[in-house]
Amino acid sequence: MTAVELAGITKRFPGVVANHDIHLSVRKGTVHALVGENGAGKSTLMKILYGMQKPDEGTIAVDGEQVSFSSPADAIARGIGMVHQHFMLADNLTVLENVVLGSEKLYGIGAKARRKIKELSERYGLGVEPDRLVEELGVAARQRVEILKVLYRGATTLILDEPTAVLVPQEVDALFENLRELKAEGLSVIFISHKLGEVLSVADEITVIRRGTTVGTAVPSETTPRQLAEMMVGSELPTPETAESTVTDRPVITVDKLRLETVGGKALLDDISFTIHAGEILGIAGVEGNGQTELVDALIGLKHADSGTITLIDEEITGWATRKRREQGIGYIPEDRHRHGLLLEAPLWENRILGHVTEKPNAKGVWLDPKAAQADTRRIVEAYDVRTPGIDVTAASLSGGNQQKLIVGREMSHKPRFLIAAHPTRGVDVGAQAAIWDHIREARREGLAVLLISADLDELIGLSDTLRVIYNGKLVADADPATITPEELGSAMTGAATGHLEHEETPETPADTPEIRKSPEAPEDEAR
Ligand SMILES: Nc1ncnc2c1ncn2[C@@H]1O[C@H](COP(=O)(O)OP(=O)(O)OP(=O)(O)O)[C@@H](O)[C@H]1O
Repeated sequence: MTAVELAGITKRFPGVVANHDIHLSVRKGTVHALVGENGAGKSTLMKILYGMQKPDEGTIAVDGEQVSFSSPADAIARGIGMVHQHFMLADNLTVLENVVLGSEKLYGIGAKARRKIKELSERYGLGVEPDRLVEELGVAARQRVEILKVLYRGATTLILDEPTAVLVPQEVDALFENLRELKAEGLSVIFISHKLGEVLSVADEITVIRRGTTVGTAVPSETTPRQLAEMMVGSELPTPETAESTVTDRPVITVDKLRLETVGGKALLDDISFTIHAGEILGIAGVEGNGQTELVDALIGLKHADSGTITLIDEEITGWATRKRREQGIGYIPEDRHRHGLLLEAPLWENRILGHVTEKPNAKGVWLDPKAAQADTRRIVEAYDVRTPGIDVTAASLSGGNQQKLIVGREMSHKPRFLIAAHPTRGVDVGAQAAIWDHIREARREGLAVLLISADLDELIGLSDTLRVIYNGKLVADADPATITPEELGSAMTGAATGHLEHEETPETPADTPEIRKSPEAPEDEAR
């Protein structure tokens, strides 16, 4: 039985055909993965299925019946639900309030609603407690609330947009367990992801989209991540070279006993000390919400430390404003590209200037030099393979991964001495990820110091020279990236281990755990 059938879907935007004659058939009771390069057209297709955008051509059928959606409300009424990458829950409300918000008509706002939530939570093993405040919940729990919210509205097909990007390995396993429960009850899941190992472990079928059109479906049992990546890209992938250590003994950034508090005096960061040398990447591992955001804010000057110092080479910069820090060679790839990285409604070339107004090539003396900035934007678009019809389109019109490539390109272009990289490859496809890693490694060879924050533990282990674990605002553990495994690191991130983490040899990996590559430098038959 087919749950959802999209046939001949075409969607055009000015200068771009985002979807061209796409076919997608999702069977009931299955997880169907959608993979493809950045800008391939995955989100556009899902927005069409969820009623957020109208196709120019093509048909949608749900349970064998042709439908036409003018809004998400129409899609929800036909059992289509979407869990977005950016969660949309109100922090200061309870789980119950969040779930019923906007759907009060279904089961009211009282006992009946609570019963329904409990019932759904139990049936699908979601562990959702109706009376908890959302702000008390971690990322994985919030995601389960989002899933429950969609189920509460009667969804039978769930669209999950890169749901594992923010999860640690153990949480990914738990999510996949939930997806299996959903399948067992006859529900269908459409799963978008760039993590091909995970896709192969959880999907029943995979549809590959390349440059706006479907190039085929793959069956996980007969496909390797590398083959999948090659289907996405349409050519063979290069095997990345192995990098040698480039760590020097020249300190670039030194943080000493940094402390940051809330207005009420609660520590958000406590006793944070580290040094990053020229040519060194320091990776910070942690479950989201343990102080990473505050650490980045303190380093770039968006928040000021309550005590402790930050020194850039030999100058104390603790009190400096963000602009001065940037001018003096601190690059910044922000965690939230929409809030801090881009002006979504401005053209790409103005985004090229953002945060670097007084620097070359954007400025000549005290004046802006738009021509030079535009020329340099073209160069970045080329060098970082930003898929766009031109540099005059708005940043909002780029796909998520291409927005990220633009930000990375901009920050790297200023040849920073110290780069703060928060999730530098979040949302980018495997090919672009490898390219960004190469750019970062190349700069490291030339003496760049990097603070790397990433939820992708393979990336963290593969790129870092030194690893620290942040937990409850403190650096509680350190590990050697040459030996530690993602599982060991993931476990320390939950506060289960402190001090120096030793790698323990295990005889064999159980066959049913997702394959996780040790390092981006050793992909053998895996592409990520
Ligand atoms: N509102 C829009 N206006 C103009 N162009 C758009 C708009 N939305 C998407 N596009 C373009 O359509 C193409 C497909 O984008 P889409 O977001 O669907 O890709 P994606 O496969 O989801 O990529 P990613 O993996 O980076 O999220 C891209 O070239 C993008 O620039």
